[in-house]
Amino acid sequence: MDNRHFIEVTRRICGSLDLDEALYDVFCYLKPRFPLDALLISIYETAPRQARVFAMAEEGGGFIVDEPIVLSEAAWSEINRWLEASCTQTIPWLRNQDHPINQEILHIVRTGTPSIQARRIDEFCSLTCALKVKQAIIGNLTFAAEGAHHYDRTHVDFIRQLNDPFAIALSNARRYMDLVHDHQALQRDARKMVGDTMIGADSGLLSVRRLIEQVAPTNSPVLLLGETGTGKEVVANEIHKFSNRSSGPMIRVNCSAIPENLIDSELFGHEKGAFTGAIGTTHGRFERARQGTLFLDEVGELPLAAQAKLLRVLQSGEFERVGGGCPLQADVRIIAATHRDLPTMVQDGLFRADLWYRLNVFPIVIPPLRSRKEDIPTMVNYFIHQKSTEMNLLRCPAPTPGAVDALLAYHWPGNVRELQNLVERALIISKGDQLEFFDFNPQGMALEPNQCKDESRVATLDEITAVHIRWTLEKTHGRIGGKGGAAELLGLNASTLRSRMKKMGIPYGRRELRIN
Ligand SMILES: Nc1ncnc2c1ncn2[C@@H]1O[C@H](COP(=O)(O)OP(=O)(O)OP(=O)(O)O)[C@@H](O)[C@H]1O
Repeated sequence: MDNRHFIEVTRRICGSLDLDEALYDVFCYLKPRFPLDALLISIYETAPRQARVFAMAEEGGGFIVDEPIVLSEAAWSEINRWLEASCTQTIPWLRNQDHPINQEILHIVRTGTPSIQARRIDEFCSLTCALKVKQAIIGNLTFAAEGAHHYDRTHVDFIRQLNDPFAIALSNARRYMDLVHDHQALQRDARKMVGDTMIGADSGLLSVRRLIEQVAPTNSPVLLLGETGTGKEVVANEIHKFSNRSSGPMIRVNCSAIPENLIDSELFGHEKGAFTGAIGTTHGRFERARQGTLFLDEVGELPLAAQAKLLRVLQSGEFERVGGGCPLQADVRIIAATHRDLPTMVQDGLFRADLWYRLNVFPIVIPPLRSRKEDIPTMVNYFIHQKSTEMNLLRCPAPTPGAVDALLAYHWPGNVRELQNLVERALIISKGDQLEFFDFNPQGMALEPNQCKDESRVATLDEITAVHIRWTLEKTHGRIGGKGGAAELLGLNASTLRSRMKKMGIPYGRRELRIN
């Protein structure tokens, strides 16, 4: 085997962090040049004592197997001898089809779990080399071929050379898998914080819950409609949780918070050198949401150019990284959300009609809190517990008698988020005593649902929102960000508020702000 083969095998094994993919790539290259029916990466574990096949490649493809094979005492004493010797030297282990360990493996394959039996391995010979990083054995690479006496000195020399690229590939792949697991655990925690529990599922949100149950197991796109703070993200989490993709990631994109010139790169990723500053290849949200759900929050804020690209992905199921020519499969379920009136935006030419049809396959309207006030008492209790835990309070204070009744009279323009913020403020002020909600602004009630001068017309949600934003800005003397700024009072992040103001034509700065 000459140097060319070593270079090509190295390139392939380091070509992907998904070990099954990289291993299969190597298998395809070696198969015509080498006696090979299976390529395996395994680990001999000492506690409990077992051989664990981590990944393998064969004619049908590459697989992450991760299955233990329990070997006999006799096999283990041989394995231990070989492992000890391998610590100081690289000694490829050539075993023929009649070697007792291979016979034992064959017996396990024939009598083991259905997934092991499915491998249908026949009499085989094998060549195994320990993979070492700084003298520590991190796994083994094995070539296996059906029949006997396939491997000779040339193959032994070749497998010995492969230690470095395979050891690096294995250690990177394991770290990568650890990161993926950590990331999934963090996402589960984050989901809990955003609201793993949907309060009102049996009362005010009962109809929403029924729709979630119907749509979750399908792969169809879902469009969540509702005012700001009604719980669109909570509903998106519920759909993901009950979908077949729940073990995959749930990636959220706030379409209003990404600067227009970065949207392509954020959604689709970019190749190294695609533009100034692109120092490495970056995976976009579509790639990161692979086998999971992509939640396009505030989809109504997407600029028209980005809408066209999103539509193309939804139609073709493929996308390309910025600066890359190779199409990638979009393996995601789309959930989009907006508080905007999309049909009106379509009429005004601000939202593409074809994209609207694609997204509007299964719309779910989340009612505002003022029309499901029966949920308020349970929500108040839930938020008291949630926030007390977050704030490390020793005990959860209870509301004063009648305090919750006052909340029922309010019409909650900021919906559940406003209620959540109110509870948090009350907890800070109460310092552990009984809770009073004197801090919510009864003047807010002066905002009547219909703000139209023309009584015969119903005000749009955007008009109402614009009035409420202006009113809040007046109170903060035009201050948007920071403590006590309009963004905090409205329960939004400052960049989201600025972008909404821009879209609604509400001027920044202190001079021009007036309530309509
Ligand atoms: N039914 C609910 N049960 C428990 N918590 C909820 C519920 N609805 C909303 N919340 C909480 O209220 C806050 C706002 O909810 P969420 O972010 O889902 O609203 P949204 O409709 O997506 O808002 P926006 O349009 O501003 O993005 C979150 O902290 C969420 O956990």
